[in-house]
Amino acid sequence: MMKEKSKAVISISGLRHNYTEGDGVKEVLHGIDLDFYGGEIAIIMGPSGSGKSTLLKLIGAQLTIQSGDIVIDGDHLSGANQSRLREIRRKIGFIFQSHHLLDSITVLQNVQLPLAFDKSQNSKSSRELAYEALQTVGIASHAEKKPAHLSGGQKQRVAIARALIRKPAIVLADEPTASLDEKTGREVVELIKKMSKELGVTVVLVTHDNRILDIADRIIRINDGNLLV
Ligand SMILES: Nc1ncnc2c1ncn2[C@@H]1O[C@H](COP(=O)(O)OP(=O)(O)OP(=O)(O)O)[C@@H](O)[C@H]1O
Repeated sequence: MMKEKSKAVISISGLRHNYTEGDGVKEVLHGIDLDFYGGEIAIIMGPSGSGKSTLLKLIGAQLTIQSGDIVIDGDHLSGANQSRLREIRRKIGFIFQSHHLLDSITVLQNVQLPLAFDKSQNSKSSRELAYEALQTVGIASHAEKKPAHLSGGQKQRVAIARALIRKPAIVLADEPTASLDEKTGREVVELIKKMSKELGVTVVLVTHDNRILDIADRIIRINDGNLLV
């Protein structure tokens, strides 16, 4: 008998996506059906150009759904208006390859950013939360520095702290180890795994990096816009 699965936190059905190129239209996702469950770490692998980033952007409500649907925690992305999409995005933490930290403000302020429009926080409480998040990822001693003065691994830890500050149910990570050496990359994914398991966060991680596959509960392979099963 199949083990009973926990509830799907992300449910993708019949998802297709086209890009317009010159005069033509190119379909890059050809009808994806896929569920992600509470607290799991799923790694999406596939060759360059297979549609991984497009899929992640659609899940993160950063691209408009053209055909099919994605349901995030009960909310349908297809047909959702802008304010609904903003609310859905707030349930999601993002970790990018190039960490997207702002160099003009401190590490602590970068981690505070996702709380900027959160009416339940004031500047003192948001500073405290950001400081706690930096402690959790082990770099609170760098709180007042500018990101440019940190190593690649430390910057990625800041990005993890920032992704988790709103206690999201879902974290989407696009090539989080791409700019890191092997040892630092390993530390970063171990940290992502620890956070996921401690906080029950569903992590969807896109990578080319075979060395980190062991942290996954499930590996999903995509080729030329189709899932391989
Ligand atoms: N904005 C865009 N306009 C036109 N075509 C695009 C656009 N973004 C991506 N594509 C094309 O869609 C396909 C899928 O791209 P995508 O970035 O999703 O792949 P990927 O698997 O993430 O690749 P990589 O591993 O190289 O990042 C590719 O053929 C790419 O050239």
